[in-house]
Amino acid sequence: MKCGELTKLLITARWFYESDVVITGMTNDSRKVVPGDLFVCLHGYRVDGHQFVQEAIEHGAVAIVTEKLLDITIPQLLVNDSVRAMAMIATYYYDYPLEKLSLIGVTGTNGKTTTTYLLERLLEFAEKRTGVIGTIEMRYADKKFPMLQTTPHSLELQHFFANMRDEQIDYCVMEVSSHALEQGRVLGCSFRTAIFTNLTQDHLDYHQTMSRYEAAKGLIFSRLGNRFYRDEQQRSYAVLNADDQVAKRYAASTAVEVVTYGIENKADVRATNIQISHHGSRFMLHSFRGSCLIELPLAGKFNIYNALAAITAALLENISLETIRDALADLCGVPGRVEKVESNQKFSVYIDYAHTPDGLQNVLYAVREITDGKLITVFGCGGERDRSKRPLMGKIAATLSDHVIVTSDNPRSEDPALIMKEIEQGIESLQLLHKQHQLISDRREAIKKAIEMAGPSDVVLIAGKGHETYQLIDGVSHPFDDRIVAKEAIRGL
Ligand SMILES: CC(=O)N[C@H]1[C@@H](OP(=O)(O)OP(=O)(O)OC[C@H]2O[C@@H](n3ccc(=O)[nH]c3=O)[C@H](O)[C@@H]2O)O[C@H](CO)[C@@H](O)[C@@H]1O[C@H](C)C(=O)N[C@@H](C)C(=O)N[C@H](CCC(=O)O)C(=O)O
Ligand SMILES: Nc1ncnc2c1ncn2[C@@H]1O[C@H](COP(=O)(O)OP(=O)(O)OP(=O)(O)O)[C@@H](O)[C@H]1O
Ligand SMILES: N[C@H](CCC[C@H](N)C(=O)O)C(=O)O
Ligand SMILES: [Mg+2]
Repeated sequence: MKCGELTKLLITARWFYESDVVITGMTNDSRKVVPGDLFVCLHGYRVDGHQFVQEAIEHGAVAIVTEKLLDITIPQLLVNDSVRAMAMIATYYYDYPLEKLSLIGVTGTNGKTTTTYLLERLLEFAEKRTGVIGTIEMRYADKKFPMLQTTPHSLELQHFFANMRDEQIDYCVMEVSSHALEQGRVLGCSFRTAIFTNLTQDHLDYHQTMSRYEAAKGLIFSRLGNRFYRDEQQRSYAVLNADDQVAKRYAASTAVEVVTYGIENKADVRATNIQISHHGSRFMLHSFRGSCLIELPLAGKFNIYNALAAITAALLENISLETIRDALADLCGVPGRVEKVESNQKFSVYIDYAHTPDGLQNVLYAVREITDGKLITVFGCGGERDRSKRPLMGKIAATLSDHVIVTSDNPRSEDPALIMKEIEQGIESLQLLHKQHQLISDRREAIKKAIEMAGPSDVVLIAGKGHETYQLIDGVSHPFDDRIVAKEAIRGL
């Protein structure tokens, strides 16, 4: 791409020291610049990207996108808004990948990763080549790449979409975080369908209030296309959870057709006659394409909601009820979500990624149904994340478990002892005289203790880290996998 091409793309932008230099890559991180790159300066929360221009030039940047005129001698494109400019340039640079790839976005506090896995399964079963971008990884066509963020920035996204398009992938199913929506990471992402799972407390460190958090997530629906199309393939849909009160407001904000799913309230896609067992659930599915019996081998009522969300999006892609039924029947679980750890022990051990009050409550209800014995819960709360959820999670864990061991979960730059104290405040507010809890900062020790305490038919739930394979302490990532540590503890009995 030549510098001059961008003048046609961005009407309000102006080149300074324009030349016909060729741009062979682009990045917004000076540490990743390679010769030939266009460096885009973004204002961050911690630092201003404009201050890394010299470093970018030293690494070989050949042009800069900036919001202020810089004292440099290489071409610079002066723009009003570098976040928007970056999304537009990236889309142009990668040659509009979404023209050939259908994008389905999933937002909500809990259930995004699970819903993307379920929808991937349904689409693949219907022989649609499907890629996924989310918390665990980015994957398509047997390739897998670990992710640093649930939803990356526009530049990386367009690059991923281009790779998927080049491999003839039909659909990309993507988790869309509230941070991403607010920071403009998904500008340029034209969603075929946007799915809402639920909204409960999380990320108040970042959004400050629930109404701002709700508004951030709502952007995905209010930005869906405003034009009506003759061709069904070009239409967009908002798939909303009818049992979440926020859905009505999201419905009011979108111009596209709203399709609802749910259990309690009237919905376009609904589960009735629900029977929940140890291994999963069975329910009657009623939809705008007919009804059928579904066997879902995933524990917990919340997973019926995730399944309904995925089923609704699949039905909108004209996937038949029979295909959906067969695809779900022999589904494997999602890594780190109510994942069973088996090492020939006489009690059950589950790993789960619950890291919000609602997530923890839901998974505790689900595992409670699995046991007649004691329920021992090990969990912590992340550092540099919503502090106000800590006592709430403490309260929920203590109410719904027989014994709680509070431990560390990615303390980051915070003191783990103080995080545990904040969780403990919630436990102590209950004044449960007949129950005890412990604080064990070392997660390995905490897991070992829980496993030593468990008797036959008891359940140990290790929550918060799910699939994660690290513990983040003071900027250092230490290898740590709850599944491995739990197995080691079982073997040591
Ligand atoms: C709060 C938040 O979202 N922060 C994100 C944000 O960071 P920031 O604004 O602080 O960026 P910054 O460090 O100030 O840097 C500003 C600019 O300077 C550039 N820079 C910076 C340093 C340098 O040496 N050179 C350089 O060029 C950066 O690349 C950036 O373009 O922009 C960075 C670059 O895109 C992200 O890495 C960073 O995510 C941090 C790591 C993070 O923890 N984010 C979490 C909260 C997050 O986004 N989570 C959601 C999931 C939530 C959910 O699951 O519900 C997610 O989508 O992952
Ligand atoms: N629909 C749901 N409602 C409430 N809780 C849920 C739901 N689905 C999953 N959970 C709980 O939340 C945890 C995280 O699930 P999942 O990873 O699917 O959510 P997510 O929205 O992708 O989370 P993240 O914000 O970290 O990306 C699960 O391990 C489970 O305990
Ligand atoms: N996407 C979530 C993940 C939290 C996982 C938990 N293990 C933690 O580190 O707090 C977040 O960024 O808040
Ligand atoms: Mg996720």
